[in-house]
Amino acid sequence: MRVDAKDMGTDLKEVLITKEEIDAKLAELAAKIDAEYAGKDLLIVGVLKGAVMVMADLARALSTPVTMDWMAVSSYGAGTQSSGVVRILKDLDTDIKGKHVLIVEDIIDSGLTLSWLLSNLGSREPASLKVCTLLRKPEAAKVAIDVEWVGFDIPNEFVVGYGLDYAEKYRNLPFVGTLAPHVYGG
Ligand SMILES: O=P(O)(O)OC[C@H]1O[C@H](OP(=O)(O)OP(=O)(O)O)[C@H](O)[C@@H]1O
Ligand code: HPA
Repeated sequence: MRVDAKDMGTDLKEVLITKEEIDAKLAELAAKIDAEYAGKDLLIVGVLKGAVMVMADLARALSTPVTMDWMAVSSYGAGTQSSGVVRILKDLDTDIKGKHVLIVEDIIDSGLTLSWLLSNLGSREPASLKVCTLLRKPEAAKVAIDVEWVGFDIPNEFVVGYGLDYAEKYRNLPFVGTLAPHVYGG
C-alpha cells in the first residue's frame, strides 16, 4: 500500500521523495561504494538517530562485508534550526585508528554537524574517512564539505520521514516529505 501525504492528515505538505526512489538511489550508491572498497575492510558509522533507516537499507544493499558502529550527536534539539553546538550523546564503541571509515548520514543541512564529525573522527587517524548522505540542502550550507556520495540535493525546506524528525515525530514515515508550516509555527 502506498502511503502519501493525505494519510498524514494535514501535517505534511507533500511527499518529496518516495520509498521507491530512495531504494533505487541507495542501490546506485551501494554499487559505487562496493567498487570503492573492494578488497578492504569497511566500518560504516551511522549518525543516530536520523541515519538509522539509511544505515539499515544501505548496509543491506552493499555486497562489501562491513562492520557497523554508531555515534549519537545532536545539534537540533526540538527546533528546525541547528544550534551550531554539537554534543556527543554516544561515542563509537570501536577504535577507528587505521580503519577505512564511512560516515552515513541522513541529511547535510547547514553542514555544521558533519564538519564537526569529520574533524573529530579525522583526529582519530582512520586509514580513510568518507561520507555518504541520503539528502543534502545546498542552499543551506554554512560550511563547504567535500562529500563523496550524495543521494538527493533538495530545496531548503524542513523535511521529515525516513529517519528524519520534527520534535522526535515522523521518523518512521517510509518516504521523505515536507512539513506543513503550521506544524512548526512557520
Ligand atoms: O547539517 P546540519 O545542519 O548540522 O544538520 C544535519 C544533522 O541534523 C540531524 O541530526 P539532529 O541533530 O537533528 O539529531 P537526530 O539525528 O537525532 O534527529 C541530522 O541527522 C544530521 O546529523
Ligand atoms: O530538514 C530537516 N529535517 C529534520 N531534521 C533535520 N536536521 C537537519 N535538517 C533537518
